[in-house]
Parts: sequence; structure tokens; C-alpha cells
Amino acid sequence: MLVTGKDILVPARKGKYAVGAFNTNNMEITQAIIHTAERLRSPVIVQMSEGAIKYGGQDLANIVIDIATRATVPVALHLDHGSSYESALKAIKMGFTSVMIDASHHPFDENVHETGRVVEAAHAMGISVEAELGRLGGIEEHIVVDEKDAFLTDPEEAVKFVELTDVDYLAIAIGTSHGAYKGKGRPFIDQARIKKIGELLSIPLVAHGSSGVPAEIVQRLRDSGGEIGDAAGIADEDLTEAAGYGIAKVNVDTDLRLASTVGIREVLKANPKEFDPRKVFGPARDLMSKIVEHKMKVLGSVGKA
Ligand SMILES: O=C(COP(=O)(O)O)N(O)CCCCO
Ligand code: NA
Ligand SMILES: [Zn+2]
Repeated sequence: MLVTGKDILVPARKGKYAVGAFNTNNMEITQAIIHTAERLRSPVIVQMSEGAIKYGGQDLANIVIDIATRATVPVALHLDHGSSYESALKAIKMGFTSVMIDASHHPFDENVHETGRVVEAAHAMGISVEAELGRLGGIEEHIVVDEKDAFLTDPEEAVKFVELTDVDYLAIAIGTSHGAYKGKGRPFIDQARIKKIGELLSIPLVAHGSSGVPAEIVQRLRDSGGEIGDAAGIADEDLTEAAGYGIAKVNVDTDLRLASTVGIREVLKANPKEFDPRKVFGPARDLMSKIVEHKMKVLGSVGKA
């Protein structure tokens, strides 16, 4: 069933587990996410970035909404990294049940103002809201935040931010970053900081940049003709620990991008004569399903629907 992000995340925070928020850009990715959630009896969040909306528009949103509505587990459709009040409202008009307004690159007061506007409008329409405080490293699709400017979230400031905005869930900067290159080896996750923020705030907390970038998938990408540098992601045990401190929503995009690409490359490399799209996209869907399953087990959301 199609529900709001809050309907999924408040129970997750209370139950000390986290729910995967997986980015989609087409039907097969959406099926891998929602069908796996049903098979594992797990709530799940399907999210679309502004780039995904540009790519698939209402057609793609409708595919998600239709599959989510018929699903036997709770599913929310979430706008990832909404960059403006207009973008958030447009997504709600498209049928999204959860929106992020990401004004984290603005000074505190402007972030509060922008977030407060979206919260007021979204709540009037029964839609829940995510905001971000602090800055991730890595590349936030439309923003490049290089290492030295990456600011981790200050716990006291987070309390003030939530009081001033009434936001439903808060993305915090704790050492993660977007993309396949999250740092050499095992990226530093500031568990003490998560614990502190989780003790001060009872609302669900969100971890962006949480793909694991599994070494096996990276190797299979190279073996099937792909090129990727010294890629590294977030360790499973770090996500499991963070879920215990209050992280309730965990964003994953890169792992699905890698899995879909590996699925496609491996088929085309092994079968040069193949040109049936179902034989190309089907294995990609299967490999993405395996990634979604693994993540749900790591986050503890299996059986929680
Ligand atoms: O936090 C994330 C996902 O992060 P990751 O790149 O670790 O999958 N997102 O918000 C997805 C969009 C960012 C570009 O990938
Ligand atoms: Na988001
Ligand atoms: Zn993100």
C-alpha cells in the first residue's frame, strides 16, 4: 500500500531498525525494490531525484505509484534532494507521498526558512518532509561539496533546526558521501555523533550516501568491460550500528546503478548475438533484487511490514 514516509519511518525509529530508500529510474529498478520488499515482508521507500523526474516524468512516477498501491507492504514515493519549494510542491502534485527539501548548502537561517515553507505546505496536504543539516562530502547531484567544506551535523544545532521547522525526518552529515568513492578503504562513520543526535532527537534520522559498493560487484563490473577506480562504500556493520542509534532511513542509489550495469554488461559480453531487451534487463533486475535483499537484512527491516 502507498503510504507517507512518516508512516514508515516513525515505527522504524521506534523499533530501532532502518528502512532502505532506493532510487529508481525505470520499471525494472522499481520492480526489484518493491517485489523484494514484498518477498521479505519489509516496508520500503522508493525515491526519485530531480534527475529521475527529468528522465521519466509522470510516466515513471505513475509506474511507482501503481506498483506501490498494489503492493502488500507499506511503500512511500519520496522526492530525493528536492532543491526548491517549487520542486517539492510539483512532486506532491505528481503523487509523491514524501518530499525532501535539501537547503543544507545555505546558511542555517535560510535552510530553516526554506524547510519551514515546505513543511507548512506539505503538512497541509498530508505529506511528510525530510530536510538536511550539515554537508555530506562527495557529489550531491547538483552540488559538489569538496572534503574541506564538508561539515558534520552539530547535535545542538539539529535540535534547534527541528524545533524551528517541525520537519518529520532529518538527514544528518556523519561521514558518508554520495557516489562510488567514499574514501580509502572503510569510510569513517561518526557513530558517537549519531548516538548523540539520536539521544537529543526522537524523530527518524536519515543517512545519505549509504551504498556499500560491494567489492564483488566492482570486480564483476571490471571483468565485464566496465571501468571504475578505487571504489569504496559504507560497511554493513556501520549501518546496522547506526540504525540502533536512530538512523531510520538509509539512502541507496550507487549500489543499484552498479548492479544494473553489471547485469547488462555481463549478458552482452557473454552473448554478443543477444538483442532481446528482456534477456538484457531481466538479469539486471535479478541482480538489483539481490542488492535490495542484502540491504534490508543489514538494516533489520525484514519482517517488519
Ligand atoms: O544518498 C543518496 C545515495 O547515496 P549513494 O551514492 O551512496 O548510493 N542519494 O540521495 C541518492 C542520489 C545521490 C546520487 O547517487
Ligand atoms: Na532524500
Ligand atoms: Zn543523498
